[in-house]
Amino acid sequence: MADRPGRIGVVGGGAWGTALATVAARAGAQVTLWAREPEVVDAVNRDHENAMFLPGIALDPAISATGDIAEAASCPAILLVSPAQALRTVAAGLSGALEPGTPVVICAKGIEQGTSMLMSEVLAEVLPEAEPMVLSGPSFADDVARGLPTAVTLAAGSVERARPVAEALAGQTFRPYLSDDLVGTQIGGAVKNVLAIACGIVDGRRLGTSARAALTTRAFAELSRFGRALGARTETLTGLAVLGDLILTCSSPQSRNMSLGMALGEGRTAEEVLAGRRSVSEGVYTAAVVVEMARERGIEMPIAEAVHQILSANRDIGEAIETLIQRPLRSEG
Ligand SMILES: NC(=O)C1=CN([C@@H]2O[C@H](COP(=O)(O)OP(=O)(O)OC[C@H]3O[C@@H](n4cnc5c(N)ncnc54)[C@H](O)[C@@H]3O)[C@@H](O)[C@H]2O)C=CC1
Ligand SMILES: O=C(CO)COP(=O)(O)O
Repeated sequence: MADRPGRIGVVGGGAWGTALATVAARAGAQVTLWAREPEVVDAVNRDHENAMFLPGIALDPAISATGDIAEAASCPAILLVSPAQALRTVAAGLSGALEPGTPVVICAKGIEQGTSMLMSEVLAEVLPEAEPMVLSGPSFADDVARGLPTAVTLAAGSVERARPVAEALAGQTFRPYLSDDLVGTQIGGAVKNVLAIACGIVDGRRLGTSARAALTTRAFAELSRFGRALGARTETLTGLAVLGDLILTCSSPQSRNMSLGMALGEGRTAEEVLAGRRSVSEGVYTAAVVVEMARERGIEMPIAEAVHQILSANRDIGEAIETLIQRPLRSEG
């Protein structure tokens, strides 16, 4: 079995990359954090804080930031934490700089627009020399960085190959579970962002907690149909990376996707809300591609369809809700 890596490269200096850098440093690794913004590099090295994306968290001095992606690429394990739609470009920056077989852990949650590829498929195309892994599950960056207890799934082609990377991240408040279901582990994180926008709409319109529970449950039914069609295993669907992340993201305004939905439910437009945000709300970019993939495969996903139409065609929210409730009666499942 490979040794647990003592140095970790984190590629992406947003909230999640910074939080994961903290996790790795707490577990005893030396961390090289690559950030796109020179202000982030300076602030992490000088003030030990990423005031732009994760303000108010004191960073471990074992984390050093760089604007040179090759420095991060020289580490024996890499966490890839860009937004999903930028993953192809960011991963290409590592090309030629990795030792063959280096674990590259995808931490972004989304599906690529234009190609309908999962992030592991994008990685295989751009960085075939990497050993692809996926880290996903219910985990807000702020909670994780503050050291609040969190459990996630770490998936790889084999559980034994995932284990040393899990050991390099595990600590008193961060517990990775191992999986070899790379596909299933990615589906939850990508699709729950779309469904969380719908849950936010329910809250924004003050439709009540009964409505939110009903919507979350039916969202899980459609997420499970989508997952099964793409080959996700049942234990993954009911685990942290799918059900767990759906529950978290559909229940807290701390989620950027849910809070976007809340704003829509209160009558604001997506353009207005997104114009005031630096942080990424992945569901906006994944909605259309999920709906397209579902239509191609004949998978019924009425909630994702409604979110897509609200975002892309300004569909009236009241009418979308009425249509969802008045669909022909059917069995659950
Ligand atoms: N924040 C969180 O609690 C969690 C986030 N994630 C996922 O991690 C990924 C990154 O999200 P955050 O770190 O939260 O980002 P963020 O919202 O804090 O910041 C945006 C990040 O995107 C980068 N960025 C923006 N446009 C870019 C481009 N064109 N090319 C390269 N980089 C670009 C910025 O440099 C910055 O690092 C997303 O896929 C998100 O779903 C996963 C779990 C938790
Ligand atoms: O993925 C997340 C929690 O697991 C973060 O969710 P948001 O991107 O909606 O904030």
